[in-house]
Amino acid sequence: MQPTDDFSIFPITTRVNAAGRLSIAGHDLKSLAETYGTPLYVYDGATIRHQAERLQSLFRQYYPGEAAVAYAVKAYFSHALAVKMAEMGLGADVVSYGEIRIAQQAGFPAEGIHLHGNNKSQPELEAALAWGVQAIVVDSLDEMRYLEDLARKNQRRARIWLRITPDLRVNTHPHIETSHADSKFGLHIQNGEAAEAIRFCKNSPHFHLVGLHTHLGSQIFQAEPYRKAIEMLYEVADAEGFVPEEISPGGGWGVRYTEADGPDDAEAWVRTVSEAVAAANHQRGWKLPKVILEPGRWMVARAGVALYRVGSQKMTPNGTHIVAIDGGLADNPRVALYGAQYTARVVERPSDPPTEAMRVVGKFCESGDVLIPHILLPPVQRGELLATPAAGAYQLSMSSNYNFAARPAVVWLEEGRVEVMQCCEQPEQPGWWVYTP
Ligand SMILES: Cc1ncc(COP(=O)(O)O)c(C=O)c1O
Ligand SMILES: N[C@@H](CCCC[NH3+])C(=O)O
Repeated sequence: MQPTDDFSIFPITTRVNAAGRLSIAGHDLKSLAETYGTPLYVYDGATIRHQAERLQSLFRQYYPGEAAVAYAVKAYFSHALAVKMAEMGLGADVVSYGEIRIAQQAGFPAEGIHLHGNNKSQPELEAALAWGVQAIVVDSLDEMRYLEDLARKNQRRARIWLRITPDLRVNTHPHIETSHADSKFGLHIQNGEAAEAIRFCKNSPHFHLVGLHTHLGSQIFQAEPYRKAIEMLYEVADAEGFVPEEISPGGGWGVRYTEADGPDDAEAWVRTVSEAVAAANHQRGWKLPKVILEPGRWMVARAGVALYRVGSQKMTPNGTHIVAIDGGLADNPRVALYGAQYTARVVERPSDPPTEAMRVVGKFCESGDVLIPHILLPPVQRGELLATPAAGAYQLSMSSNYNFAARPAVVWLEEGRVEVMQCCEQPEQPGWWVYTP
């Protein structure tokens, strides 16, 4: 039975308040759900700042050179969040025209922006060229030639990194592994593309080849593949006589979704990356490069909590107790996509003993719309609220309006203050939601 007083996967400001209900940053979650409707996503500002400061302080501890953190905005982005992330001194990893525009409008400095993507469009590349971003991250030989042509036509010298695929396996879900030999991402080492790209870019008058990048995958808890990948990047650079000024081993560090998940502190990640880069340069007598990490999930997952209201319940002939909530697949496709595991608490009675086995399902017209296949919770009634922690990454950003569901409202919580980051129009008539993009 899970301990009822363990809130370690919830935001750092989570408490049980005097009324016995869950609160975050001092805000009663039941009151928030009543004010803003459900499903409701809440983000705890203190948790995001804590994550950013943790990475920055680990770099100060372990890396003797310059280092920076760029938030991989695909994890969750909106104008309001972008402004806050820019204010925290973070850079941004963007992958589309929309993300470029939001980052630009929110005030991110161009020097902290990397444009990624395995098939960047002309408008995306030209926007990045015009903005003068830290790096356009070249993903293929084909794109390299296309970008060189665009840079020449636009009379710009593109500052570029090469995304190198080390053909390494990492231990995560196959759908979110990116560095294996069959990956659609990056310039592979094995087939000579990485070396060819370095040779070409070093000599192109339209490129300033600044650095090398790799991204191994997502929800990774082992630091050693990062060391191995960095060594491989240096081997290929060395063989081509290229001394990188910047090195980015991407993002990917994992987070805890349930109490059963191991610790997710980023110390092993930052220490291993720092040691590997320092050692590779020391061995060659090269000057230390700037190191840039690109965490997405790790920055925002723990800060986010999804609140749902319980509706119908039933017992199947197989004896499964089904509890349906008013969200699911449309706001969180991760369970259907990756078999992701979640947990939940009853907002009104988070400390009650979890005595009943149930399956928490969504309200959408798919049998795969299951949020939690098996969980022990206290008995719940129609109208009560479930809070799902670790909901801050890749849920809203991958959400849909399937069945014409509205996107949920999103609020940012500080002690004594609630800021609406995204609002959901109230139903025009019961049972109908209006979709507002
Ligand atoms: C190039 C790149 N950098 C960073 C990230 C962020 O990954 P994560 O959210 O796992 O930190 C991704 C997404 O997987 C990515 O493709
Ligand atoms: N969307 C994935 C992560 C992919 C990261 C982007 N390449 C998830 O929810 O776990």
